Amino acid sequence: MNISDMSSLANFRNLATKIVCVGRNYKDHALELGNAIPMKPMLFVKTVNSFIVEGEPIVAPPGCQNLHQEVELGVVIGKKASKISKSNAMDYIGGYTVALDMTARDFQDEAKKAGAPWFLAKSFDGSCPVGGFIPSSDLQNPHDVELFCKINGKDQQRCRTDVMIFDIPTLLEYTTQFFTLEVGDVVLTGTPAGVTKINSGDVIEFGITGRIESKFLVN
Ligand SMILES: CC(=O)CC(=O)C(=O)O
Ligand SMILES: [Mg+2]
Repeated sequence: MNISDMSSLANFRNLATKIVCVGRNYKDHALELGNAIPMKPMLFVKTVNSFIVEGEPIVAPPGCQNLHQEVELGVVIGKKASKISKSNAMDYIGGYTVALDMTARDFQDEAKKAGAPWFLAKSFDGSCPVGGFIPSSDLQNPHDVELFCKINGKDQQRCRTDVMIFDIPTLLEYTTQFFTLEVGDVVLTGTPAGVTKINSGDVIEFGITGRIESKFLVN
């Protein structure tokens, strides 16, 4: 299977080997949680079991009391990428999506205090609800779109992607110096401000304004 089979989200999910996430890539979000602005991209990873699609519920991990949503632009890799450079990084992109980096904020706070990894806070099963797919040929400039996230019909996050701290070529160059990105892998590019506590029964709608939108229910 290759990138041309990705028009269906089910195929796209089957292709992914990992979801690479960038943290603190929007200044306003770093500040809202009292975090420092990073000098270089900050990376973590979600397993493929975190990937869910519309129709599957969002479920908090056991013991979590403070589940947050983080809407993020996702870059879907279309060509195996290892040690690539900024100058041609965009050639490795098959398309774009929008996803929620669901975060057990209480688990993350505990891990931060202990200097421990964020894995449980970020990569529990179903922690990455993924929306539609836009082929790269249909989106000329991913740095010029608006992300949105509504909770129970009310705007919670809304931000243009041109204010990312590290742009997409920089993120792909940096990431692939350390590990290979495979076809179908998703790179989530960080969330803007507006993360908040999600409750059972909430309806979360998110997407790229005028392009893709999806709806997930919280169990
Ligand atoms: C504090 C975080 O959880 C970082 C993160 O995921 C982000 O998108 O920023
Ligand atoms: Mg995030």
